[in-house]
Parts: sequence; C-alpha cells; structure tokens
Amino acid sequence: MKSVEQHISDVLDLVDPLDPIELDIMRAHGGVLAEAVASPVPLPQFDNSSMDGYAVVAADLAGASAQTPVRLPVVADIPAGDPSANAIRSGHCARIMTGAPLPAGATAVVPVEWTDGGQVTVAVGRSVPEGNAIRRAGGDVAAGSTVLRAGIRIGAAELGVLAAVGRRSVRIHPSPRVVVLSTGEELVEPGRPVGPGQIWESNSFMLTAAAQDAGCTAYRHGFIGDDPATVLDTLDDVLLQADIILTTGGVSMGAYDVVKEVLSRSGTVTFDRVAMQPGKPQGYGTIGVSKTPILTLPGNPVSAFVSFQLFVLPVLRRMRGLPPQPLPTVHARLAEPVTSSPNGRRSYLRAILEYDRSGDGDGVAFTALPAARQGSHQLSALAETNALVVVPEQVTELAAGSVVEVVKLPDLA
Ligand SMILES: Nc1nc2c(c(=O)[nH]1)N[C@H]1C(S)=C(S)[C@@H](COP(=O)(O)OP(=O)(O)OC[C@H]3O[C@@H](n4cnc5c(N)ncnc54)[C@H](O)[C@@H]3O)O[C@H]1N2
Ligand code: MOO
Repeated sequence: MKSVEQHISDVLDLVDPLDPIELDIMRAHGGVLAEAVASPVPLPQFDNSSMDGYAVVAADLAGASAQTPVRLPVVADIPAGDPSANAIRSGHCARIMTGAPLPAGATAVVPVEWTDGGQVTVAVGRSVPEGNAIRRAGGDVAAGSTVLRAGIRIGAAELGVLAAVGRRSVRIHPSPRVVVLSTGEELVEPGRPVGPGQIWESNSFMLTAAAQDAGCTAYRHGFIGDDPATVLDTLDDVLLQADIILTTGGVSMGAYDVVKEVLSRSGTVTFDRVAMQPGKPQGYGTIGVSKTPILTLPGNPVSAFVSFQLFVLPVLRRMRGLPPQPLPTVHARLAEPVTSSPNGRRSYLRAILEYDRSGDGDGVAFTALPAARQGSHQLSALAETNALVVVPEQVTELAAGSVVEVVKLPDLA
C-alpha cells in the first residue's frame, strides 16, 4: 500500500497555480495575489493635519500659557480636500481640519481643545512642539515601495491597502472551479422518497460545501448511477465547467465499481490503495484534451470527507496560488483509550479537540476525545467532531493520557 505522504505528493503533481486574471479589486476579495503591488505615490501624498485645530508657526507660541494666552489672527480656513491654502507667515495661523493639507510655512498644528476656538482671532493657551499633529508625506508608505507581496490572500485589510494606493484592479489567481459528482445506483435525491435498499445522497453536498469553504467556486453536479456510458458522458459534459473534478464512489473492489472501471481504461487515471483508514481506495489523474485533473474519492461518506481534508485541500491551495501545506496539527492528550486494527494503515479517528490550559506546563495544551462511532459510514459522528487523531500505521492501541498528533479540521469563518 502507498503511504499518505506519497499520495499527497502524487496529487499535488497534477496541478499548478491557475493562470492569473485581472479583476476589479472588490471581486478580488478572497483571491490570492499574482503580482507584487507597489504604491506609485508616497502615502500620505502630502503633509496634513492629524487633528482639527490651527496650523501655526510653533515658535510664535513659545511663551503661551493659560494665564498668558497668545492671540493670533486666523487668515484662512482649510477643510479636508482644499488644495488652495496660501502659505502662513509668523504671527498668523489658519484654521485646519483633520486630513487637510498643511499650509506652507506652518510648523505645527494646535488642537482646537487648546484654544478658545475663535474664527477671526484665536487665543492659544499652550505652547506647541514643532511637528505637533502633522502627518508627513511618505510617513506611511514611500513612493515605489511594495505594499503587498505576491502570494498573499486578499482579505479586508489587503483590499483597504489596494484602494488606498489607487488600484482599481489587480492580478489574482482565480478561484478554482470544482465540479463534484457522486456515483451509485442506490442514491436518491434528498427530498424524494427512498425505496428499499436506497439511501439519500449526501457526499456531493458535503464536498461542494467543503470546496466552497476552501475558497473555490464549487458546483454540485449531483449523482449518477453505475452505467459506464453515463459516467463517461457526464464526465465529458462537466469538463468545460471544471478546473478540477471530484467524484465519490465506485473505486474499490466491487463488481459495479464503475469509476474505476471506466477511468482505468483511459490510461491517465491511476487507482491506488493508500495505507490509511478511512480513505484507502483513491484514484487520481487527468481526463479530456485539456488534461483536467480528477480525484476519485471513496464513496463511504466519512472516507470521502477525510480524503478531501488530507488530499484535496492541498491541491486546491496550490491551484489558488497558496503554499500547498496540509492542515495544521497539534499535540493532544487522549481523553479515552483507542484501538486501531493491526492492518498497517494509519487511522484518522474523528475526535473533539479542546483547549486545556492545565496541560500548558508540559506543552500539551489540548485534549482529544475520540468519537464513539468510528465507522466510515457514521457521518453523524463526523459532524460532532473538529479534529482527526492520528494513530500511526503500526500502533494498535493507545491508553488514555497518551500524547497523540491531531489534525485540526478547518474552522468555519
Ligand atoms: N472487497 C472489498 N470491499 C471494499 C474494500 C476493499 O478493499 N475490498 N474497501 C472498502 C473501503 S475501505 C471503502 S472506503 C469502500 C469504498 O467504496 P467505493 O468508493 O467503491 O464506494 P461505493 O461502493 O460506491 O460506496 C461505499 C458506501 O458509501 C455509500 N455512498 C456512496 N456514495 C454515496 C453518496 N454520494 N452519498 C451517501 N453515501 C454514499 C454507499 O452506499 C456505500 O455504502 O469500499 C469498501 N469495500
Ligand atoms: O478506507 Mo475505507 O475509506 O475504510 O472506509
């Protein structure tokens, strides 16, 4: 059987970051920058006031105090956005608002609270240091300097920076279009009645949502039965909409494992058994003239979910232009003992991971409580958990209190 690490490496080899496109900055939200962004201008672009008050020559106020205020004539009124202020001379001042350009000649701004607020003349009851309440040109960003590196995700702060340096559009790696298709003759659309031996289809809903949570544009194509010609036709149909295709089901050893049957014939998709539980049967490769990547995940719902977290997420990250790192892991203390069958497969046990401050002293600040139901079909247990306890390939049991590696599943934003 193939190792988990080898399979991650094989699936990552299928994809490259998607070719960049230019988008309006608002639509670029959540995307990954495909260029370094520099500011064409200094920020601020001009010296300006950081307070509402009076632009003065600081030396004029050297002797000012509450008892002996200095009175200055107010020769101008400068709101934000007013570029027309004349220079002020010693002995004069200008009323100025926050963000308004500092008039030439002024060396400080006196906040209005230090004055009587006069509009013809103003009495100032304090001296003021040179440069007080002045925001200097270039004090935030020097002209030509890089403000955002290529490869970062555009969140709220990054959008603010893009707009502040005057960008209207930006080059980003587009969000991958993920098409999710499930297979299985027994499947029925939720909301419709199920007959004997049938089940409601759940994998395609779950994986479409997981791909959306991972920043992709995901489409649920739904499900099809086990007819080989229908599988091939449907894959052909979705090729145009997809940067990557995910399927579930039909990849193990059964007589009707149709995905494996039809794609094995293509010669471009490989089917392997990965040394893990759940998630053993995995297929990966490309299909169609455009060599669209396809990952065929096992049909058991928990197996499909765990396969998505371990293999699909890094692939989607690489397509988005992000480093394809796996989900983060932490060390945690097991709250209960666990067993794992001695089959050379690494187990990923669904568990509730909780922060535990009492463990801080020896560096293990989490506990992991494994779910009671660990079957690959036991989807309800999965929904209660937030982490995967890793039980190494050769380990068959672990006592309560053992320190284990735990994969943290993605949090919802
Ligand atoms: N003889 C062997 N049998 C099986 C092996 C094996 O090595 N030898 N491997 C087992 C493992 S491990 C897994 S995982 C499954 C994977 O099987 P398939 O990928 O072929 O999936 P199916 O047989 O189509 O379905 C498995 C199971 O999951 C249910 N299912 C499938 N699709 C959906 C869906 N979209 N929504 C909800 N539930 C779904 C399906 O009804 C089956 O119960 O094979 C084992 N067998
Ligand atoms: O590996 Mo299967 O994925 O055990 O359930």
